[in-house]
Amino acid sequence: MPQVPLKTAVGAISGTSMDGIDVSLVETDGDLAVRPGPGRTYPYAPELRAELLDLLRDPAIAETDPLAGLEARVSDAHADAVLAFLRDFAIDKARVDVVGLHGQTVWHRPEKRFTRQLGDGPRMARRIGLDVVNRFRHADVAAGGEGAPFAPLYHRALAATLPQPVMVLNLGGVGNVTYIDGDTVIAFDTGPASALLDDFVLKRLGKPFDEGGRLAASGAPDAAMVARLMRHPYFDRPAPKSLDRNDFHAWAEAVQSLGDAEGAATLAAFTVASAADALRHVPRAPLRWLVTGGGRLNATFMRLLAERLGVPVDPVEAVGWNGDFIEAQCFGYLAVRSLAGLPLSLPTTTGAPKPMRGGELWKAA
Ligand SMILES: Nc1ncnc2c1ncn2[C@@H]1O[C@H](COP(=O)(O)OP(=O)(O)OP(=O)(O)O)[C@@H](O)[C@H]1O
Ligand SMILES: CC(=O)N[C@H]1[C@@H]2OC[C@@H](O2)[C@@H](O)[C@@H]1O[C@H](C)C(=O)O
Repeated sequence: MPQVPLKTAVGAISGTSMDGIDVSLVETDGDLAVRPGPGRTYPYAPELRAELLDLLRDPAIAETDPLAGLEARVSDAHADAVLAFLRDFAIDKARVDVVGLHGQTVWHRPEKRFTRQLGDGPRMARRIGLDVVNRFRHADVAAGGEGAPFAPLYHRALAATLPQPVMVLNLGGVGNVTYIDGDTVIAFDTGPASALLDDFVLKRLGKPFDEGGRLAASGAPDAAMVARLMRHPYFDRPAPKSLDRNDFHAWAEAVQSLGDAEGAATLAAFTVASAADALRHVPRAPLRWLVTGGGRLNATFMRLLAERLGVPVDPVEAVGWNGDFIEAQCFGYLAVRSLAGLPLSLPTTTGAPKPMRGGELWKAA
């Protein structure tokens, strides 16, 4: 087979937990050949993070979009992170074909055909002197797709040589799955992942998250409450479907009536029940689940998932992937696909009416 030369891409994303900017490198032909490189997280300055979190508390602001000042600072933070990454790993700029700038999602309302990621492409391209692709989700949302999740095609490339069907579960702020069985790729957001538990633990203990899932492990879940939480209409909606970070907060308010350990255990059980519920939306039971995102470090999530699913459930490191940087690599990979005119999403991953191209290119000079 003729070898298509691999492109070198750098991806940058700040996820829904807004803790910092993940940057990683990937070499790829834009199809199934992917060679992930190193990655590093560059934390936001505390004031910038606080401002972003404030914005989320009043998300209607994001919809009206008077965000130019904040967007400039978020973009510069991404530019500085990419430059630091190149320095830290001694990567010659001349080797990098393109930078995929996902940026920071602040408001995602596909039903209004609206999604907003802070991340100014031209500003970043000028600042780092490299070509930048951004606005990955916009064409999909404009065409009536969910605009998320976008990692599935990258998951498919990573999983190409694994026994299938296999399920990749990302436990970030929100949970999302990719079911892969040859050319069948089905994806959707499953429900809450760490966002509910993070906010609960912050309120109760003043800590940013439940380290190792220890608080959740120390209590017993309120099974009746978990069953009630699972009656949310989102779970019966057919896939594909997507969520905003805070979509379950009001719904899960009853958890506030529980003690610290019991409340954390109940939220962990709810997260796991919602992830397992994904089985209703895929054609065959996966042989194995591979878990990525920060939630894979929550031992309570992992234990409950294995008990519930009855098939191997492993962190993605078990197959040699780096669960901290799959999303950053994904947007480097999608930048290469964007340049090649290949689709970034499929009807079975976002519900768009056809395979959708996307992304906008901003030249360095
Ligand atoms: N050691 C740990 N123990 C338990 N949970 C952890 C640990 N480290 C990280 N997490 C959880 O992972 C979350 C962050 O996950 P991740 O970085 O994958 O999210 P994100 O990329 O911001 O979100 P999304 O994928 O929704 O955009 C933290 O908020 C925390 O809840
Ligand atoms: C709109 C948006 O930024 N969504 C994120 C979020 O975080 C996890 C989940 O919700 C997923 O749908 C998505 O991110 C990953 C990178 C994705 O698009 O696959």
